[in-house]
Amino acid sequence: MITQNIVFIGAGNMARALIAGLRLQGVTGEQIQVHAPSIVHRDALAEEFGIRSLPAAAQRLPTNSVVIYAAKPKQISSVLALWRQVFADAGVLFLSVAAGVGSARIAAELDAGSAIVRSMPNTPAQVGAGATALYARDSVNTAQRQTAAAIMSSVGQIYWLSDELLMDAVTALSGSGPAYVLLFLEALEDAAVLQGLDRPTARALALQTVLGTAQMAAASVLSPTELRHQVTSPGGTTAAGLAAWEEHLRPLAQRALAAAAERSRALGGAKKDVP
Ligand SMILES: NC(=O)C1=CN([C@@H]2O[C@H](COP(=O)(O)OP(=O)(O)OC[C@H]3O[C@@H](n4cnc5c(N)ncnc54)[C@H](O)[C@@H]3O)[C@@H](O)[C@H]2O)C=CC1
Ligand SMILES: O=C(O)[C@@H]1CCC=N1
Repeated sequence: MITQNIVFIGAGNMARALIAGLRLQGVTGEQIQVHAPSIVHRDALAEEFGIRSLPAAAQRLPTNSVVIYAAKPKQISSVLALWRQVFADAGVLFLSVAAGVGSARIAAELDAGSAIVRSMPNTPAQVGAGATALYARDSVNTAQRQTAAAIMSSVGQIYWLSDELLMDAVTALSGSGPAYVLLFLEALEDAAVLQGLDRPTARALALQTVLGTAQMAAASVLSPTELRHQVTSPGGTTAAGLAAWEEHLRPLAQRALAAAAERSRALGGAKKDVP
């Protein structure tokens, strides 16, 4: 059970997904505070989820509090300058979800001994089906590791990384991945409409196919390749469709993940806030 006080910096899409997931799992509204410069953003979340709206950077927080950084990567330096004092208490954990921003940079901008966990969650967290990779610096104690794990586990599956450099690949895969899957759904829907289906039916069938296949793969001991062969009769319809996919999909996936990982590395590079 999560008993800690959790403060979100940032009130956008990712904060919303995590707060929705946490509330769904029974974390109380009293335990969660959200801060963003925009009163409209923070009060919208406060109202939607029955959490507390925090108008300015906190100066002190109860020991064992967790501050989740969920504003944009480019704002992190100016935000850390305002919140720095809070992390003088080694009991307060800084949990970043910012793409690209390395934990060494965060440590350099907070006190050297600050407890910092870097993570990469994704938006399915809002329905408890997230995938989050986590990396803890040496300054993070066992209880704080467990807290970070409990928070992210409450909104989906977690995976600890021992090499932070892999976070760029994770960001390219599971952080950005929901958008790829949604684009795939859009493309399937559009193609099915061209084949004559009405749009609502095309959308429903595409969605249930992706959902059902993911559930089947998750429940099976067989690999995706083996499961794919079960669908593919020699000389049948699937083989005909797969031939078209095969030609482009693998090189495309490689290009997409390479581009996203490269962007992740670039996002982390800027030491100063970019307008
Ligand atoms: N959206 C996604 O799927 C994922 C996003 N992330 C990371 O989450 C973070 C937030 O991304 P989104 O929610 O998509 O962005 P967003 O644009 O939806 O939200 C950003 C929020 O930050 C707030 N903000 C702006 N300046 C601020 C400041 N100085 N102090 C505090 N809050 C401030 C804004 O009011 C807004 O609520 C980023 O670092 C991103 O890399 C990580 C994983 C997935
Ligand atoms: O697009 C982005 O930069 C963020 C990080 C991963 C998903 N969304």
